[in-house]
Amino acid sequence: MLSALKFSRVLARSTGDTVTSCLHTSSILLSPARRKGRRGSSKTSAPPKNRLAKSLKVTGKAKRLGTLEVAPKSRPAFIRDKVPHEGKAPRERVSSRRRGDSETRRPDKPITTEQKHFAAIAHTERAGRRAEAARERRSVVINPLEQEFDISSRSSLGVVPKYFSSPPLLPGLRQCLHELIGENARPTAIQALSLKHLFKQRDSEERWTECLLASETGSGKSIAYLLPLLQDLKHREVGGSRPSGSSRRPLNPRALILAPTHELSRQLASFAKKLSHVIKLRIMCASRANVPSTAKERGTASKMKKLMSVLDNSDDAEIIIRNGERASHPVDVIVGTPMKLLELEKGRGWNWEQRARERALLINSNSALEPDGLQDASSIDLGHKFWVDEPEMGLENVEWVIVDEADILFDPDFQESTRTLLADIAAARGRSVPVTPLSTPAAQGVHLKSDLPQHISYPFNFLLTSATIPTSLSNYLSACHPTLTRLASPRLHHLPRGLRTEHASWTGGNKDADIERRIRRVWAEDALDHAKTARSGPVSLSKIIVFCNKRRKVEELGAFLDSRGVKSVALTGSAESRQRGSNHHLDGFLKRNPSSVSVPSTSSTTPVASSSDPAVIPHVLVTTSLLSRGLDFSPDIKHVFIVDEPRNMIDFLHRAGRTGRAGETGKVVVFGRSKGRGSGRAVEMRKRVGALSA
Ligand SMILES: Nc1ncnc2c1ncn2[C@@H]1O[C@H](COP(=O)(O)OP(=O)(O)OP(=O)(O)O)[C@@H](O)[C@H]1O
Repeated sequence: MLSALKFSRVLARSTGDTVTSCLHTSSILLSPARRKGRRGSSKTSAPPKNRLAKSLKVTGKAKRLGTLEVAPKSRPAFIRDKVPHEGKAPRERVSSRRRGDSETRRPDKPITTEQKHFAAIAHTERAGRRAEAARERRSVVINPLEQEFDISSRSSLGVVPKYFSSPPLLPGLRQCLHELIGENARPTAIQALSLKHLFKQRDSEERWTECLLASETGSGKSIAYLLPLLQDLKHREVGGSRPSGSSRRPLNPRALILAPTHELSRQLASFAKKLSHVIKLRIMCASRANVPSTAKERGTASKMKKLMSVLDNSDDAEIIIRNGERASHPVDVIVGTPMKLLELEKGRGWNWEQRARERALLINSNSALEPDGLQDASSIDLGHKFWVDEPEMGLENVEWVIVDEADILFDPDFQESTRTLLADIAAARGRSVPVTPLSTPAAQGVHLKSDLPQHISYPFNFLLTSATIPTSLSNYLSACHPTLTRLASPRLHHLPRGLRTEHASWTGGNKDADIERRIRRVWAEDALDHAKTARSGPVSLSKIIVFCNKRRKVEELGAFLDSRGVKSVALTGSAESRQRGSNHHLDGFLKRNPSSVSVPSTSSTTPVASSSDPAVIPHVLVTTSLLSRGLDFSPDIKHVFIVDEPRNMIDFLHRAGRTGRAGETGKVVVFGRSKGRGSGRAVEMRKRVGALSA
């Protein structure tokens, strides 16, 4: 305001006008206290009586250009003689009441009855509006999840088995289970529900099970679906009802497990192997390597062939189909991403030409080569021919399909592949199921009833698992699988009980440095705990997962931490380490089962438990939501940092759920602004997180 006054004065000087035009403004600036004593002083010749007016006093050269007039303070003309402004009582009365000297401070003009009447009406109206707003605020129960989750799916447990012995598990399966989770382990809520509902003997192949298993992160959903699956496969094998489909392809699995990333596929396959090594079922991972399933980097057929043979010979390649070898490979369960499984079924490269055409069409339309957008994808000359490998997997024998992380595999990015694969399995087993493409709203994650295909009935057991049931998934299941059983744990859509949350504020300086400080604080606490418990040996420092939203941020933070002596693994979707198709880059972070813990070795590059120098051995994993799904991290990981606000609370639950698993404790640190711009978002986030912890 002061600058406005100065500006007016400058303007007055330059134009030779008076500065009267700005004086009403100056009157607004003056506080009631300063107005005191000047009431009624309307003489234009009177000297200015306040600092502001003094500063406006015309002196020297300016004096010749204009005069200074200080507006009367007691009666600013623009409000006083009119009907009071909506809801405001006459000013004089309010201010004199505030001063407590209503006797001495009478308004210059008495307030008319009409003014009082309007003021009273306005006051009543305003009070009514305020009360209404307060009522509304009270009635809106903050449910941060209602937009994203279908919370109606939660169900009470009822009477469920308390031990893994009822119904009886195969002795070999029970033995492996004990090896993995201990002899005294009891079923978690979702496992108890699985024991109750999924162990029923199948009387006929026409009655396939359709079920959704939903429970909070780290609550043992893998065991909940693996036990009924493995037990049924073994029973049928022993009972002689193992299917013998007509496929002459090398791989004829009886069950498929679908997962969204190759890291999760590998972990699940490895876990399933450990659970079935006594009952001798053959489990494979289809995640040969994370080579993009696009034609972008592909060249000629020979180049692709070479690439495949390199991958096939890598240590981790679990499906080994060397050049020319097409022998049958006995397998019971194959685990993989829908894209990899489709490649096995249809042949590697089956959709590369189509994708290349779509890409070319997009580029053409962006560069306005075809402004009317009528170009036909099939007419585009791609410049070279595409090569499609022989199909490797037959689907006739598939009796079980598990869709792990179902919410993501039925979301817009994955659903086309997922539904195509499911339809192909159904077709191979003699039932045609249309894969209706979903239109635009579904592509945004909202399935409209009209978009959804009719009731689908697959000719195999169909299990879905998820830690979250978004409304889009719930709508899809209601429309297409109305008879599907939904089993949900009571704590679905909540953070695990052992998980504490903390909100950390940015200092306003370098955010990377803030994160580093926080990491060091965690380690300082570890050292303190170590000292308190008077343990001998080196301090065991916590491992920490840091979630960011963008690839660039991951790389930048990883580089910063490395430069500060905090060795980290920075992992994004396109990271080179992922291309190798193994999980070695995550060794030291992923859960290791007792049998697989490596012996410390000086020559090994693999992190070992005994080493705790964070400048040498990565103790920090920086990544995006890519690794927030399903991976079972080591119980050493007690801290998750959420650096960027997640896309939604579903994302938050999955990120946070990488710690505090299987009843362990853990802490999630959510970074945000506590002051200034952006602090409102942090407050909102805090409320939402609070609701998840309830
Ligand atoms: N009944 C049990 N008792 C003790 N530990 C268990 C039990 N069931 C599973 N676990 C352990 O809990 C951990 C988490 O299991 P799992 O990965 O299956 O969880 P999840 O529910 O699938 O998690 P997410 O939603 O993140 O995928 C595993 O290490 C597993 O060995």
